Amino acid sequence: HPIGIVGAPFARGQRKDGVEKGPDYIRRARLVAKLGAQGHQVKDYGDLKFEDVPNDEPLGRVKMPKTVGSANKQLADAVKTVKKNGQTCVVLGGDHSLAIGSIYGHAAARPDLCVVWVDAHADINTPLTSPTGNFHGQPVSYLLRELHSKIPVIPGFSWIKPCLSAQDIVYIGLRDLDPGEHYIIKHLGIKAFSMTEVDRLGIGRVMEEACDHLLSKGKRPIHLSYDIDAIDPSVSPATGTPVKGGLTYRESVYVAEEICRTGLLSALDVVEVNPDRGKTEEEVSSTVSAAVDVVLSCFGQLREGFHPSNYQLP
Ligand SMILES: N[C@@H](CCCCC(O)O)C(=O)O
Ligand SMILES: [Mn+2]
Ligand SMILES: [Mn+2]
Ligand SMILES: [Mn+2]
Repeated sequence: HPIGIVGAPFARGQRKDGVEKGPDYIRRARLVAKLGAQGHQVKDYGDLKFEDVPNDEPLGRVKMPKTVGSANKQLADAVKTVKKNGQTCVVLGGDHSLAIGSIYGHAAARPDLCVVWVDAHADINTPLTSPTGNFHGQPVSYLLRELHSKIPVIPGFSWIKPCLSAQDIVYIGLRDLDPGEHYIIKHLGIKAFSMTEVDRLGIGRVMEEACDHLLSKGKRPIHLSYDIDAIDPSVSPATGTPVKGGLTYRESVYVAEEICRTGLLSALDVVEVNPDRGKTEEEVSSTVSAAVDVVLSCFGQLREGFHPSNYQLP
């Protein structure tokens, strides 16, 4: 499939500067050229322009709701366009609040989609369970039908209707959840592979069970929402909410290789790369490089190697 890339330089879902630079750093690592070298047709739609909405008063602890809502509406429209153009959509973040718009816009084109959420965090706090009020810890709660009655009216969010059911999402990499999130996951019976399951089963079985769960009733488009903080901080430290004990580099690539192998990847978010959170240049480049390798592995890069179909041994 051809690929459509959308830059989403957005930081208002949390409070650490720098995550808006994610798209720029990932592009500077030559992602587009590398995807082209893998034989893909790539259209780079450039970066969305996000403006702060004036008079954007907090709602309780929830910060800048209109700005977050407006950015996600803009992203939803962009993702829908990319899907209508028949491309696999790649959203470069930006913080994880962007998944609201990315998944909403994707579902508008492909209502039968399912979600693989790779993250140290569940990002399923409601505005009332959130300990911080940061939207990047809440996106999933706005998307789930089962939580609709638990979401208060939020200025700037009136356009969102839930588009997912609890059985349509699987988590991989969890290791830092708030009580409300753990309660929701248990009570809604959401399939979740925390780092305990990754250790117990191994990433191979985790991916097998995750895909079996989501594809049990047949093939459907996959939305992979990849938070770079799923990967261990020894590999990807330049991020806003690092948590130790994460996916190894190998596991992070294996997840992508297996999603690629389904042939069902329809949209990918790569979020929370924050160059300003790297203590050294090396920490930044290691984080950006991990993000690029996740994308390349989603689109066919394999550790076993590759040769063009027309290769002739000299
Ligand atoms: N659960 C925390 C941390 C969220 C982290 C968001 C993203 O990095 O997954 C919160 O709700 O503020
Ligand atoms: Mn292709
Ligand atoms: Mn996270
Ligand atoms: Mn996240």
